[in-house]
Amino acid sequence: MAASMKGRKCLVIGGCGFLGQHLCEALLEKGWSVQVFDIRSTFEDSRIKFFIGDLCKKEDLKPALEGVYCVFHCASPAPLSNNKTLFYKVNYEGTKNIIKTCQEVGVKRLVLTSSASVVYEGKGIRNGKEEELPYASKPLDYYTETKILQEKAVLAANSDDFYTVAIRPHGIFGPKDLQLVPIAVDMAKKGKMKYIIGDGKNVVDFTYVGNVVHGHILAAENLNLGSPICGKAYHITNAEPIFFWTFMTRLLTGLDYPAPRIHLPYTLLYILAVIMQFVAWLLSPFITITPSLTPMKVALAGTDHFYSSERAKQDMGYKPIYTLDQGLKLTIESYRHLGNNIITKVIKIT
Ligand SMILES: NC(=O)C1=CN([C@@H]2O[C@H](COP(=O)(O)OP(=O)(O)OC[C@H]3O[C@@H](n4cnc5c(N)ncnc54)[C@H](OP(=O)(O)O)[C@@H]3O)[C@@H](O)[C@H]2O)C=CC1
Ligand SMILES: CC(C)CCC[C@@H](C)[C@H]1CC[C@H]2C3=C(CC[C@]12C)[C@@]1(C)CCC(=O)C[C@@H]1CC3
Repeated sequence: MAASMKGRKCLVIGGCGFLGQHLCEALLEKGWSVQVFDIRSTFEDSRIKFFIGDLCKKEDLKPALEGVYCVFHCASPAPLSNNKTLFYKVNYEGTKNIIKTCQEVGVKRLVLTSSASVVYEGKGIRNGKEEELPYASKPLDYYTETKILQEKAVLAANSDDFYTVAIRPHGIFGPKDLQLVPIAVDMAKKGKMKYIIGDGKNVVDFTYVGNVVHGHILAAENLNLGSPICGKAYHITNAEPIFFWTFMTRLLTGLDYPAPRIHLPYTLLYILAVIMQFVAWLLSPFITITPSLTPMKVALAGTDHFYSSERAKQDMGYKPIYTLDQGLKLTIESYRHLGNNIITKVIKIT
């Protein structure tokens, strides 16, 4: 049964990031008392108490956790970077540090932002259900590898004295994101978004950030002793799977960039991406090369990957509160400054 959270103190670890900022705003609207812990400071808000520090360091975390009712852990290094050491340190060791420090300080609730990619290894997933999908046995990158370790650690820590849950969003988009839209726009500017990987008919989930936030808050409200959500993972999506390339086309054309049109064979691009990754690795002692196409990106752009959020509906009453259309509209409006519009350009020059 969901409890009223008015005045309850929560800590949002990673609260200065994309999801974190949206989560803080929604928690404040619901009457929570909000604290943020992050390695960087990106905004100011007099209603929030900020703690700047590294989640891997107990001495940094401890003061922020005092008297906290629920911790939201949504910090991670950037998913598309390929820094193995950093992913292991922050996502795995750092998360174990969060668990241990919560237990020491007496915090009873931990909501982890995991990812639906923990079950994805490049092969199609259609309407994937949590109970049917094992963790990826051959994760495509270190981000996924360490998100799996992180989720396992958090769910294993669930006990009668410490309640944990993992939210698995997929393809989050919305205002303030520094990833999906900015990367797609950057590629469009360089002429790299003319191409469609595969036949363009692969269906995926893109999830508006407001729905991901809603899933997190429901989880916190339901995270109590004996609740069915304790120790479990939940897919949180928009429940409106869409062709990957239709979604990209809507974003790009919404910002006045041309739609991708030229089809390239999936297998060829995947092999090329594997070769580029290998060459980058071989040369890494001498020079840092960051290929714009990685096997993970090619797989995400060319295969089906959509998930059922039925378990979240059953156990915590989740249903999306924003449609894909609403999410796209809000997102496109917020990125007008990145648009290809001639009028915008003229205004910028003058
Ligand atoms: N974006 C997506 O499509 C999806 C994201 N997720 C998950 O959602 C969560 C939030 O993602 P998103 O908001 O996009 O990510 P962001 O990078 O925008 O936010 C993460 C925040 O965590 C901070 N951080 C990183 N390392 C540390 C550290 N050692 N100590 C304290 N803070 C740290 C980051 O700082 P800095 O930027 O300086 O590193 C950043 O402010 C992540 O766990 C991610 O794995 C899951 C599914 C999809
Ligand atoms: C190859 C290009 C056409 C790809 C351009 C768009 C991509 C930048 C994004 C499309 C799907 C996104 C995605 C993620 C990052 C950005 C994309 C690859 C995640 C890997 C972010 C972290 C996760 O947990 C899963 C996401 C899946 C979708």
